[in-house]
Amino acid sequence: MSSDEALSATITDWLFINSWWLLLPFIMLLVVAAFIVAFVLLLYMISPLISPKPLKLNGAHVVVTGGSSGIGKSIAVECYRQGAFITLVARNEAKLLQAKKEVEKFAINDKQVVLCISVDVSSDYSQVESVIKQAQEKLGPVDMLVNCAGSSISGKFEEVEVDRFKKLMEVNYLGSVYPTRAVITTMKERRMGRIMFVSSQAGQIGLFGYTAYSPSKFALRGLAESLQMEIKPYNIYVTVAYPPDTDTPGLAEENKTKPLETKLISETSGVCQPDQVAKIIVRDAVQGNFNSSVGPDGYMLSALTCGMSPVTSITEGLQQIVTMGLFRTIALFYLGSFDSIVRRCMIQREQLKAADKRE
Ligand SMILES: NC(=O)C1=CN([C@@H]2O[C@H](COP(=O)(O)OP(=O)(O)OC[C@H]3O[C@@H](n4cnc5c(N)ncnc54)[C@H](OP(=O)(O)O)[C@@H]3O)[C@@H](O)[C@H]2O)C=CC1
Ligand SMILES: CCCCCCCCCCCCCCCC(=O)[C@@H](N)CO
Repeated sequence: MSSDEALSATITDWLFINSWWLLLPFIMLLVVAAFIVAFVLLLYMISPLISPKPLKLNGAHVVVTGGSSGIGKSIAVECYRQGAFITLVARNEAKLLQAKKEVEKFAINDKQVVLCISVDVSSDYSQVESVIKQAQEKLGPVDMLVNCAGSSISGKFEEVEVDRFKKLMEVNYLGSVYPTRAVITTMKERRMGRIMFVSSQAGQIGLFGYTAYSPSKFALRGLAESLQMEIKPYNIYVTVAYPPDTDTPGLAEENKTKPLETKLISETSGVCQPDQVAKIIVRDAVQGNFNSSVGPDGYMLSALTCGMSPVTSITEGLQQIVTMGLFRTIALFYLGSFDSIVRRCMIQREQLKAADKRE
């Protein structure tokens, strides 16, 4: 007896049947079942990848907090150029009026309006709610909310005033929660809308000098992921933007107290212009992309830190799968160079101190 015959005999004995081909229907059933399971799995994998329908900015009402300066102002201009109605939100009225004039230069039709609202987005929810209501009465329901009001401070952990930790959390985190809370109910009723959070590359990695700032930007990611899961079935899409250093009045202010280490490390990803950053952010928000990054470093950081964040296109998902290991390898070199910057700065400071003492 050949070994094939022996095997067939064993199987037939074992199953109490006298011929193996009697098993064929079962094998076919198994194959069909496997196909069905694979198909369902594929559907599950693909379902979060279905891209949302782009938002039409022409005629839409866009609210931009922090719209009187820097990145926020450039975002307002970018939306206005595409035909949107704009509400600028910030505290300082003079700066708001100045920004309104600048934005209005980019009108594409004579119906467009720029509204200014002076409020502190971080202090009192009922105040924020009431100004958003006023804006909706004047310009209609909000189609897109851009949470860009924020501020930053850099300095060594023990040198940052304790109050600042709370202040930054209030402005950067609660200052994004409040306006979002004020628009979300209407968006859910209308089953449409976009919410954008302007985080930072320092909201993807913690860096020397950003112990007060980074956590307030990391917090936005947690908020965005949770919120996106809640509101996706209502056709509302969340975007988190992670810009690098951008040439704005805010950055100039921050640079006044920036430790050398922070400066040297941040130089890795260079300085961008606010218009360039705004174009990318607005494009991603219109498309409903969850993640918005600027430049090659920004791209690598986003792929590397995607974690369990939502995916908005098949290519994005595939790119993350393929590149993650490579980017982690590159990241190890960056981390090594950051460590060496910090060590060299420390040694230099100690030498200077020792020299001072000798004199
Ligand atoms: N510039 C950069 O390098 C980067 C910036 N970012 C982030 O982008 C956002 C904008 O930054 P940037 O353009 O540099 O900042 P700017 O300082 O130039 O502008 C900040 C804007 O926010 C407003 N604002 C600040 N605090 C409040 C508040 N409590 N209530 C209402 N409005 C407020 C300001 O107006 P007013 O003071 O009148 O209220 C101003 O309009 C920030 O969240 C920042 O963290 C992220 C990465 C890089
Ligand atoms: C594969 C791995 C790639 C790693 C690249 C790392 C690059 C690190 C650069 C971080 C720059 C932080 C800018 C913060 C800007 C900011 O938010 C403030 N300026 C606000 O005023």
